[in-house]
Amino acid sequence: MNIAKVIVDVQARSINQTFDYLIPDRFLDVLQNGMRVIVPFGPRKIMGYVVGRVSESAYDELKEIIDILDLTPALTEELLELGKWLADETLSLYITTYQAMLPQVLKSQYKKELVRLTDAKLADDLEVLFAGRDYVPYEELNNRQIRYSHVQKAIQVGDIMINYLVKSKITKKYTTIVKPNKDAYLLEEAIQDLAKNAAKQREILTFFIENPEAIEQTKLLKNLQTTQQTIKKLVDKGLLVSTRMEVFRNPYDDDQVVKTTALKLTEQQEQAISPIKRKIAENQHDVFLLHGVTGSGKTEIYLQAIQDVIEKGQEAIVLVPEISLTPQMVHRFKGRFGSNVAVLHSALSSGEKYDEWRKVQRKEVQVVVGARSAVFAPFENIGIIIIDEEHETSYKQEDQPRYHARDVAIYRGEKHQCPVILGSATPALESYARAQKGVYQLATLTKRTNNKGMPDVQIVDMRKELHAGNRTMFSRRLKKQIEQCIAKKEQVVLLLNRRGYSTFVMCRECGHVKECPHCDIALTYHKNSNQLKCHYCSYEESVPLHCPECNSDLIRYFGTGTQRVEEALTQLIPEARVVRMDVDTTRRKGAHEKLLKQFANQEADILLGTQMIAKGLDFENVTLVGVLTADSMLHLPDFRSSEKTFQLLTQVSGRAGRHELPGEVIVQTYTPDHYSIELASTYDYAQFYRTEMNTRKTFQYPPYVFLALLTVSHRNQVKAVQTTQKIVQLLLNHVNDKTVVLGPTPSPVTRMKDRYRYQCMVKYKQEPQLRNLIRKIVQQFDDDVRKDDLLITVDMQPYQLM
Ligand SMILES: Nc1ncnc2c1ncn2[C@@H]1O[C@H](COP(=O)(O)OP(=O)(O)OP(=O)(O)O)[C@@H](O)[C@H]1O
Ligand SMILES: [Zn+2]
Ligand SMILES: [Zn+2]
Repeated sequence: MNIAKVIVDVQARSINQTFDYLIPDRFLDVLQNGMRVIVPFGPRKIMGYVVGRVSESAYDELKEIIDILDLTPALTEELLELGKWLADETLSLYITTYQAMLPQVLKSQYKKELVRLTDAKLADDLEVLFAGRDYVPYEELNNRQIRYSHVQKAIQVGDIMINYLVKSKITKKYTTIVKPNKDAYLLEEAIQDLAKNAAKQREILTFFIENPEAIEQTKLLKNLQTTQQTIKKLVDKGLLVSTRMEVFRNPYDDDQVVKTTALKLTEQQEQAISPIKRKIAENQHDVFLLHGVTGSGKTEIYLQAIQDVIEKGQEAIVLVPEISLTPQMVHRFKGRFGSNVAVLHSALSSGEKYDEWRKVQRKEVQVVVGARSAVFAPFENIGIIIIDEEHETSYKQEDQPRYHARDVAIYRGEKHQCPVILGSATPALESYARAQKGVYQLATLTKRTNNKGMPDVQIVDMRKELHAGNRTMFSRRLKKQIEQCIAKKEQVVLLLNRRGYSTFVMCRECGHVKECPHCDIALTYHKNSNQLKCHYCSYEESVPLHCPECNSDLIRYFGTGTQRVEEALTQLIPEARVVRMDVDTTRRKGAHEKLLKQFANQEADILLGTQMIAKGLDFENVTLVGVLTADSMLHLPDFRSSEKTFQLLTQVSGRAGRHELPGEVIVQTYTPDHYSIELASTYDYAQFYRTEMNTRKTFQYPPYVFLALLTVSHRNQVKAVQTTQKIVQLLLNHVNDKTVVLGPTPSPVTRMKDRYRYQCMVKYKQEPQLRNLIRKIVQQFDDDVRKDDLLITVDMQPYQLM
């Protein structure tokens, strides 16, 4: 027998097993591991991934595979194995990790469909609908306005409504290409043989003797002013071939990219790159932590290391945080490697993303630059993996599977025996600690490539501004510097640190804050729609005219959105031309690029934005960086808040004075004495590391311990607390006595979407069995999960404690 082992698309907690399916004869030669298939599952048809083939099964009456969805396996053998490892690491399902590795369009999408029961007696209108068919799409039923009761009575909708996979929504485009079918000398001979009046044919052949490469038929027709018939004549004679080829959408305007060549490295760069080059040459795995101040030329090191990899015929994966995946960053890679680069990030349409992914799958490129999930790029001969800004928390996925791209990169680096580079001006504490221990190799760049010092940082105490009667959000110093800067025709970057900040509505009379009725969180004011919205459950209501508590009409908006800053800024300095970059202004496709171009062309004086402007940008004319609210993150319930503040301030300071002109940074804060702000102003990473490590040690946080966070949620508060309590107890029964189990504690957002949320935190140093233990414990609540809508999520090494 020919049997395929299939991981099916069923999201049940306890199902991580494979299912056996018969391979019909017609698929015997084509079916390969890693292909997506459609299989029957109970009454439904669902998608699955083939993970193996066997000749015997423990089950009889196996069902057959219905269809194959891929010509080339969507997942390589390596990725199939990686998915299993990742599922074990993150306590998720194989199916979840497999789906996470693929572009959206390849994930299963189901459509409802009705199946005719063999012995069902159908109502007349249904009979018509089913005429000659075994199943019909559910929409057709709706279109015909057939009464639901009919459907139910006749064919028992509840039992037989199935989910059917829409093969895929990819709209592939094809083009016809033409190329010579014979060597040049044979074409010349053929020209001799042509009839005298076949001038066009002669011209085409001559063209191909000079340009033997394939060309799109449309281009050929246009260039040579010829007709399809003429080409066809040559094809019929066997002189040319004409084939169809998949065309890829190209989201980047390659003509815009300026070609660059390798720069002569500085001495520090040389020292940093040479051990990496050695590992590449010797096909050896190692992890390098490249700690280089902003503007020290880390990217140039990546580019030259990749050059080596390409020359060896191998492939490179480069991860950059989503928000720094700016056109500028992309251009740097395209500028060096041209069309040998695929780019994967969320701003692309799903079709574009698929095309870029296909280039990787078909090995048409050797370099992929992308956000987190690009770490799963289906290359098979990887020579280097690079993670830029490795400290960025966006490398951790906050949804199942809750993985960190760094861990996956290192896992793949070991498999492929290639180096992994983690680059940052402010490495994550975890990474730096590993480098200190010798687990990672540390390479340091202390100098900027322009040989200038780091820009000078001034801290402004906003409490003093208030005392001096300045009630605006701009300190006098910042205002003066901006004005001077503009007068000198230089440019300014202004950061509004918005995380933990939002614009909420408060009654000035009684202090009442409008909260979401379903979540424990203040509603956020959206100016454009004049609505209040909840960011957790998307609940919406219009802004009240009167306070619901005291009926006063003194409703006021608090918090500082970029829009308000922009208004205040143009009031304060009317001559300033401002470009605002935030989620609102960059939502539309290409908007990001347009705004940055505007700024680069010096059509604006000030670039005002949120976190998204802090990284990766490199503008010659920027000499002043202002941070409006340095401390807004410090008060979040997050043990990493100091680290994040330090990182952000360092990153944004690095935007100034990167070229000839010297830079200056002004940091406004209400807590000028906080070590994360003070030490960022002197660029003292080493001191910050020591101070922060002490804090982490005292309070027992990573990297001194590992964390596991279990969150239980239920509509009934008592049930949520009790379940958490049970979990805590079960954990305590089995962990060793050095391990700490905390809880039940209410989650920082205790109620979300009408569900109460409680958590249990495990702090441990050595618990080799912890994952198994947690899996078993969670399984004990399977019944409640299935029948009582209980939800338990597990996050190993959490970054968000919400
Ligand atoms: N060896 C070199 N010689 C001359 N210029 C260089 C050299 N290496 C890099 N540069 C230039 O120095 C500038 C800063 O380099 P790069 O952007 O690579 O630094 P980085 O460390 O990646 O910075 P950041 O972390 O701030 O993004 C760039 O304009 C780059 O072209
Ligand atoms: Zn809500
Ligand atoms: Zn009130």
